Amino acid sequence: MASLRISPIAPFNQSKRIDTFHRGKQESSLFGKTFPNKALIENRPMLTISKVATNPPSEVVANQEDENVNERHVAWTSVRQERWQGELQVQGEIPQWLNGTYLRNGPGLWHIGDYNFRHLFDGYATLVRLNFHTGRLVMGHRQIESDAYKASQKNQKLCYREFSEAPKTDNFLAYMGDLAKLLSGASLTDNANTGVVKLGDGRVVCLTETQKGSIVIDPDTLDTLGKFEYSDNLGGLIHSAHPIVTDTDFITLLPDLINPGYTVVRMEPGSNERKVIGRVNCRGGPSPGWVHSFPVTKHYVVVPEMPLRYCAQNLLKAEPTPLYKFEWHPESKGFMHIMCKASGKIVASVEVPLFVTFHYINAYEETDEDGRVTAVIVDCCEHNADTNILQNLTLQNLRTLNGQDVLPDARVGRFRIPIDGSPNGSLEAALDPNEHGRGMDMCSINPNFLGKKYRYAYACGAERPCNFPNTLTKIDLVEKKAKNWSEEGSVPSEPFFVARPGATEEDDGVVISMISEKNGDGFALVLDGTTFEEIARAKFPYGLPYGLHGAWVPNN
Ligand SMILES: CC(=O)/C=C/C=C(C)/C=C/C1=C(C)CCCC1(C)C
Ligand SMILES: CC(/C=C/C=O)=C\C=C\C=O
Ligand SMILES: [Fe+2]
Repeated sequence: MASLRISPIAPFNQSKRIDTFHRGKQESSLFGKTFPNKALIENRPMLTISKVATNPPSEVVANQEDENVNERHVAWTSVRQERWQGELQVQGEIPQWLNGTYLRNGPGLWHIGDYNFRHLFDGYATLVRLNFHTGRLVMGHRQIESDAYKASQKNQKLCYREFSEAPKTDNFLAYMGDLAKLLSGASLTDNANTGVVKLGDGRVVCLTETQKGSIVIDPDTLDTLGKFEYSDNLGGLIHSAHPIVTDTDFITLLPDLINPGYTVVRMEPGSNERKVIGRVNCRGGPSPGWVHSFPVTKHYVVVPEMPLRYCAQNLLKAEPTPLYKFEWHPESKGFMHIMCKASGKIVASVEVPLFVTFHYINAYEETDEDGRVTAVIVDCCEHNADTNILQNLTLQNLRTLNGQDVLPDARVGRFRIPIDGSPNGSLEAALDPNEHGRGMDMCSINPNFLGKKYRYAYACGAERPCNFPNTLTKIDLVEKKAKNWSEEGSVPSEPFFVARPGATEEDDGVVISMISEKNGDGFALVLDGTTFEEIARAKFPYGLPYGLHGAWVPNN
């Protein structure tokens, strides 16, 4: 069975949960008894962040004491310390061909002293790396040193506007100053907590929805190297959190909140300059739809216009509104626009049924017998046009509704967008959502099938009852079947597919995920891409918080 590899770090024991945040500890008290941890890579004295004076409004956020910290799932508990690195003991067999680093980004620190953040998306970015090399596995994690994170640690208070959080203003004059800072973008966060991409030129960039939150990191040390400065004059403050990145391309969307629409831009490897491909004007609503992500096909960029739209007034507010910086405008309808990558021309713009989607899975062109494109097929994780999913992701809900069946239903939504001038597109479930427990988000595919007709998607689904997706699922879009992996009480992060070099089958490869367990532990998991059976796991020294999106950086 398992080929056990001996780790050079001291063995780790089950420990008492401590929710203080330590920076750069030389010795670790995380493992029950204190022992010298040779794998800790920084030699600074322990620094526990002290309490801050400002308390959050009690109606919005429960104080740490109000929630049962000991019963809180490690997935929704701040990372214990700023960094750690060491080799893990592997159970099972990591394929010898798997050589490279899986990087995963996510919002892993949700408090400043006693001040608790509200929403999953507010947390300061925690990067985790899994370096696979000839069957061995080294894990490391480290906080990204954004200006927002550094300022919060130095001043012991929130200094920038996060997803749902805004610094408190003392008086009217200060409020006017804040308004000016907001309009210039100075007060917006650069907390790059959403995703990480490897550009065609090798640079590794962590991203969020603010353009200033594009931060270059070193995938080996997890050092923050500096801001990724866009050298063009395109302006704007926000962009899609998920650009389309390949070895030759970087395409993203810049929403225009003044004249509702989107600029579609491209950046070449080695360059920091984005060039305009084209522009889409919105067809409905007072502002553009939220574009957390978008898909492409071989020839086209798909620009979704979701009825969940950015809201300029909400951006200016200090206190959160039910949908944060967004508003649901069903009367404004939903649309899909198809732009030619080469010319920037819009080849189709159709009304579609209402939808709520963070993540697009893939898209491809449907052709007739003469090879002419008749339609574009777009697959996504679709939340049944229900915006409740955003409130579901408050930390209070995630922490206190653990095990309750409150996860709203979701599905693989398949849009068909005709490009013959027809005014409407369709949206249907690509398979029976019961195949994956009616939970669906955090998807990946074999990247060699990006923009092409494909068969398999990997995502998180649900084993009910649950308040958050708690399975890994492999979706077969041809057979309309799913294979599911789950462990009672565990929260897995996005399944990430890595293709075997030389593979000819779409699902020939492995799927990597990181699991946060209900007992506070955690491990890296490797599943076979074809059978979806476990082939290896490696226990972490302590459980890590939930993380969002990843990237693969092959070893040199
Ligand atoms: C983690 C995730 O999925 C989404 C994160 C979104 C963020 C951090 C959005 C941030 C924003 C601001 C701080 C102000 C401007 C609007 C908006 C882009 C929503
Ligand atoms: C965690 C999440 C979105 C993350 C964005 O990057 C969505 C979860 C949805 C649950 O079904
Ligand atoms: Fe995302």
